[in-house]
Amino acid sequence: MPLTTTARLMDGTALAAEVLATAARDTTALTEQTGVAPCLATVLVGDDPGSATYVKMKQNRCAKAGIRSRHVALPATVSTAEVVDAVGRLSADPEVHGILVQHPAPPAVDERAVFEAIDPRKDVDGVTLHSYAAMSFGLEGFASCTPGGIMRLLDAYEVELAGRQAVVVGRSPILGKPVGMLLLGRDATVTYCHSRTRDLPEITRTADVLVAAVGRPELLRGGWIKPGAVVIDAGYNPGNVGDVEFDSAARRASLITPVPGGVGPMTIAVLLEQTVLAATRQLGVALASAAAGSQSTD
Ligand SMILES: Nc1nc2c(c(=O)[nH]1)N[C@@H](CN(C=O)c1ccc(C(=O)N[C@@H](CCC(=O)O)C(=O)O)cc1)CN2
Repeated sequence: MPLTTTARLMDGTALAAEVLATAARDTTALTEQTGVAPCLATVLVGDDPGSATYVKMKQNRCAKAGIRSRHVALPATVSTAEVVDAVGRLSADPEVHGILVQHPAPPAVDERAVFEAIDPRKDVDGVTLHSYAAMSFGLEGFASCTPGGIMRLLDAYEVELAGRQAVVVGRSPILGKPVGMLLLGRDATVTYCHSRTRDLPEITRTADVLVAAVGRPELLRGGWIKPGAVVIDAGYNPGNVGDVEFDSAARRASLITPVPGGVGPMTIAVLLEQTVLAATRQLGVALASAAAGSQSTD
């Protein structure tokens, strides 16, 4: 039977291409003005193939935009102190403008301690406590990339947020928690759901804007979605499967992000955009572009 999809797709691939094109133009302008190209340092601890793929994708995107990258690979057996030391050296290196530590670190490594070794001015991935606090208070800083990308998608599709019910399923430090804070900053009424939430479907059915950020393949079914809701699937499970059962959800939603091609590409686009912005600030120049002036997290 043919699928009847009623929801409009939110095209993250197309929006990311626009953001990346601006980042590339800004990189050219910055490099011409200062003689220095922005540089993103990537840190990968351990040998998780998925993480290695994401880091490679980030490096490839950097190369296409004219952003230099520096890579630090550390074995899974490394101690927290050694990773903190490596990140600390990148923080102190004036040639590095942005630092990305790929999540998750192996269980024996204290990821929070590692994140906190990132100089907040170089925290283009928005993972430090400083960035989280600044974002929560609507102050200048870098948003966590996936939440930042989600907000850009919502704005591009002119989704009204003020006064709407937003439900975030998931409370991870780099995805669920910060996206809820960004939605709150835009005057949505935010409910967080998590593994101890009772009657999850009853709560998700109240959502005008539903963000699935739980990391469980197709957990959220069509019947859990309020007719006409905006559904953001931030799941990145193996095999490119999201957290939302797409076909049934698309029959109820008004707008929905696909997986792949929705939130994922925006994560990397925001990372590059923030890297260029970090370099611009550190090099003490002003760029006229939209990206350089559009980093308000309020
Ligand atoms: N330090 C961080 N670690 C992690 C983050 C992050 O933002 N910072 N996010 C995720 C994984 N991630 C980036 O690291 C990521 C996931 C998915 C995609 C993406 O573009 N996916 C594509 C499909 C990919 C493919 O074709 O294979 C899509 O959805 O269209 C980008 C980045 C965890 N770790």
